[in-house]
Amino acid sequence: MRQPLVVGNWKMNGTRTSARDLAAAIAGGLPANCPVAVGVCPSFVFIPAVAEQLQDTPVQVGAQNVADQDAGAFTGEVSAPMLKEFGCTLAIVGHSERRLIYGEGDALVAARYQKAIEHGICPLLCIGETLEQREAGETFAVVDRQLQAVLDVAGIDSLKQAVIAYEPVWAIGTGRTATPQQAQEVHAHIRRQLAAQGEEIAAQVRILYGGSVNADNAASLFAMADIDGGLIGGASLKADSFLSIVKAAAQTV
Ligand SMILES: O=C[C@H](O)COP(=O)(O)O
Repeated sequence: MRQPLVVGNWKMNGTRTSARDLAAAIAGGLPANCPVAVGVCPSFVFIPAVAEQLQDTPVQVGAQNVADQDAGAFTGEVSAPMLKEFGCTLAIVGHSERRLIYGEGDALVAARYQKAIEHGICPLLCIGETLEQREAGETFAVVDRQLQAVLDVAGIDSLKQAVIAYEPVWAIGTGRTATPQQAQEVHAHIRRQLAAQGEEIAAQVRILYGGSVNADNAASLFAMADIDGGLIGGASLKADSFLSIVKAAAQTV
């Protein structure tokens, strides 16, 4: 049984005060004994305030990226040891906005993932195809390549400490969600590919869906056999909608 996980990716939004308030509202609104694991990923600079707010709550704090190095002359980067010092237990790696806007390739994503693993931070590895790639029938080939690039570096066993997030680029921030069937088809494919390398790991790794998940469509997505929760962008910026999504995940348990 895989425990559902719902993570809010706040992207480059908010202020120190609004981030702290949102964290408090989420923690305060979770049902008692919530069966869903919950995390939030604020901007780096808000991590200390959010982590402080979430102390003694079950809500995990994550970063939106992590450096591929531990320390040194790497301007603009934040390392896994630094994140750990501020209580981060999660880090998104390979988000499509990093890949497409900032040119992060598979090798860099794999190195970032590897550093998170080395330091006991759970990487949320994002993979997913663009609209052009989907229309060219390349969806499976793209996610296979993105995933294998990481496994070649970190090994299949690293998935015991990691989470995969399938995020079709065409569904991110567009309001155009993948149908539950479209998402399930890719999630099942990912799990099948992993099973060829390690059946037990494939069965236990969580695969989240991300891309325009909201309070209205979450339940039908989370009802699919291989969707184990969500990585939520826009709808994670309002406590009510994020909590409704967490509730939808709880109903699958
Ligand atoms: O990391 C989250 C994804 O990019 C999804 O964003 P979205 O829910 O705003 O489409």
